[in-house]
Amino acid sequence: MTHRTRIKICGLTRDADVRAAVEAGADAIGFVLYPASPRAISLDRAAELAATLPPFVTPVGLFVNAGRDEIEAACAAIPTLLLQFHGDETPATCESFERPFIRAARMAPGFDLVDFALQYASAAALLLDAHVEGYGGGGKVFDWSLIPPSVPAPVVLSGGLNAANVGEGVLALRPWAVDVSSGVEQAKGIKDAGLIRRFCEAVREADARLEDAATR
Ligand SMILES: O=C(O)c1ccccc1NCC(=O)[C@H](O)[C@H](O)COP(=O)(O)O
Repeated sequence: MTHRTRIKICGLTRDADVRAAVEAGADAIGFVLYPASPRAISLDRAAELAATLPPFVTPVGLFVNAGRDEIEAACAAIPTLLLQFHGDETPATCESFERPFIRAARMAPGFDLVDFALQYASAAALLLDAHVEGYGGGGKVFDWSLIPPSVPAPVVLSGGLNAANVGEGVLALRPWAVDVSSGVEQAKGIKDAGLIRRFCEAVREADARLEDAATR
């Protein structure tokens, strides 16, 4: 079976960057709806950008301990929105919106990812990120050896990825998807089309190497 690592590009704020990510082959586009982030955009702006996405490219709304009304407003404004909870949201809170969600896990020594995955068993995927100040978007790689051999959930590898290291991550961990923000930026929220392209190419090259190895 051909393995195709899905790609999420996060923290987009500009139309041209959304176009560049879609053209480079991104499967999901993340909009930061966390006001404290330097990449934050309004819900209206996220809805505008989401409306430009072609079929089969998923808008992802990123929240950190947001109020219920805020999340419900986002779901109403962007019906196809995939929710990403990146704060301290409980399983019950994540499940209460009755739509698919990604749950972020902030990886650190001693963190029990298997137990976390069992707690958030209804998550569509677990996004494994570094444990950084400000909850996320830190551009920091966590120790991948902290990931147990078997995680009972689709894994999105995240945290400090870029075109230079993502291939190694795909080959070593074979994640369901990868996610990047800082590694494809000129500045926070300002993406670089060339970096996006090279990131996606690196993922495709790693997938091809996995496919080649599997068919030998
Ligand atoms: O992107 C942000 O500014 C952000 C702020 C607060 C919580 C989460 C945030 N981003 C979530 C993401 O999914 C990022 O892509 C992920 O943290 C990886 O970021 P990076 O290490 O910069 O690639």
